Amino acid sequence: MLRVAVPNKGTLSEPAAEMLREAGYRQRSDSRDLTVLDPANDVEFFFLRPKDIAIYVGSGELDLGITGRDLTADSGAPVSEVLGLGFGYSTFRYAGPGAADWSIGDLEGKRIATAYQNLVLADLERNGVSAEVIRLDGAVEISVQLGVADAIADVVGSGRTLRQHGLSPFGDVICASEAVLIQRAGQPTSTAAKQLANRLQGIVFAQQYLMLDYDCPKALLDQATAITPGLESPTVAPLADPEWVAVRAMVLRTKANPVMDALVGIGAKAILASDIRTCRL
Ligand SMILES: Nc1ncnc2c1ncn2[C@@H]1O[C@H](COP(=O)(O)OP(=O)(O)OP(=O)(O)O)[C@@H](O)[C@H]1O
Ligand SMILES: O=P(O)(O)OC[C@H]1O[C@H](OP(=O)(O)OP(=O)(O)O)[C@H](O)[C@@H]1O
Ligand SMILES: [Mg+2]
Repeated sequence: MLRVAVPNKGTLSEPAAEMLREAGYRQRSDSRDLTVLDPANDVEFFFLRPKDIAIYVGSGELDLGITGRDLTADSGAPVSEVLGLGFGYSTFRYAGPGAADWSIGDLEGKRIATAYQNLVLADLERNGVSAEVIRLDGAVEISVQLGVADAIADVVGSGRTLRQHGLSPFGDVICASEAVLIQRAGQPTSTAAKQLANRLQGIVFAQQYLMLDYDCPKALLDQATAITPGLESPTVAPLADPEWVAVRAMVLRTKANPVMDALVGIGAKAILASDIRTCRL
């Protein structure tokens, strides 16, 4: 049976469970449950603290895990990424009070509060800076105000929490993170693990694309195909009117509107964009 770790709380918990549900796996109905058995798929899910997941997977106790790239890096556990999951995007970076026009060198001799001690120690060493790292569990942004630190290193999503506490980011991003599927480093991926990864990959792809359907004068099909080449090539179907065809092609979600504008520009009609829930490419 495949054993898979899923975040039990925090930012990644709900989207991870939602993605697994969409991929056809059974998930917990009570947020206090720590395990869920999915006999139909021969998988057991373990709901663990996101920070601990790389440790369980790195030790070989669990086959796969969903957690943040930043947490994985901080853990130092021997794991590798199977797949980026397209949610939980954040950056891990330094921030200081006020305008914080600091450089990394200005951290010399300072106190830096963080919940990601190993990431920070490694970054300071890379930059040849000697500073004191104050290890906190969360709500790190308040630590400067409360006088236990001079600067922080923390997860930044929208940047709202930093702004609320009068902090500004500085220096290069220490880690650009997203939720990732991980396995033990160097371990060959089992057939069961590949199947779970393929199902999740299908959802990640599906979220990046839209399906476009439109009607197009037959005489303009070459131009339309150039605008929507699809993945292999667009599906073209006859319409009752012999002068027109129906075209169907996947387009990148980020390009959908300019593509639709271009189709209008050549005379396509009834252009519809719809979500794709999952796929195998
Ligand atoms: N605001 C955010 N936007 C995007 N990703 C985030 C955000 N906050 C945290 N993350 C990501 O989520 C993961 C950590 O999750 P989170 O902070 O929710 O867990 P936790 O701190 O262990 O739990 P909790 O905050 O409930 O104590 C990291 O990978 C981090 O990059
Ligand atoms: O840039 P923002 O969108 O404001 O998000 C960033 C904040 O979100 C996370 O906090 P979380 O809610 O997990 O609380 P924690 O600090 O207690 O972990 C993270 O640790 C930051 O504090
Ligand atoms: Mg947190």
